Amino acid sequence: MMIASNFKTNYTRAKADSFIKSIQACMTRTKSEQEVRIFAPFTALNSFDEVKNLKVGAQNFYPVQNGSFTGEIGFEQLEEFGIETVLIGHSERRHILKESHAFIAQKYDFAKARDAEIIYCVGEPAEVRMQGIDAVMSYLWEQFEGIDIHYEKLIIAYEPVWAIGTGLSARLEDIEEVLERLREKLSKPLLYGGSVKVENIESILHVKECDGVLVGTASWNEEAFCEMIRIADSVKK
Ligand SMILES: O=C[C@H](O)COP(=O)(O)O
Repeated sequence: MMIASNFKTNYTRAKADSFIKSIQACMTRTKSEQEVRIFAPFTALNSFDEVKNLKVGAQNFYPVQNGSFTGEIGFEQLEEFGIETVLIGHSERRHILKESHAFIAQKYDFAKARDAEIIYCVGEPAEVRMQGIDAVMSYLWEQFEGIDIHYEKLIIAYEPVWAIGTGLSARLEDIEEVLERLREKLSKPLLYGGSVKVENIESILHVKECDGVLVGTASWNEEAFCEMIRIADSVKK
């Protein structure tokens, strides 16, 4: 399974470095079999020692190799550190940073052309959820328009917007229903994100069709993130 941490706009370079080393040690100590990803801020990217199944990724990038785009980070700056996994479509970029779907699809195509692993995030806001499952699925499928769902290195993260950073995860039956509906058309790994924590990760990982989690807030504590990896190792699917 995949257990991913998104630092968002948290941690200095020094703190991120110590966090990553601590998770490397945790995975070595526990002989973890999980695929672990850590999405650190740009300023914390570095050439980290290789640890089996642990990759540091980028939360964002501008879809160019390099060029004149003041303040942006292109792929050349990621490749310098061997970064080969990226987040695309996170709801904070869609809703707070106002990324259009056309721009997200452009980023997707760019990362795909660079052969990067893509964690592609989709999720509905509360007002859509209140309209029921069919409205939720129509909203989610729109977020796949122009996205190559057959890309070999695609991983999908279903993150209901209303469950992100609220401490209130979606109900297990709701996660299961959405993942099962996504599975009808998608053959790629399906993650769930939205207030995942030590207390609920085990039950979420047991949800049918759930191949892992993308964790924000609760992963920012290294002991807690290590514990989540350990719990994932104990879940047999
Ligand atoms: O990328 C992670 C998600 O936005 C989930 O964040 P959260 O665990 O703080 O709800």
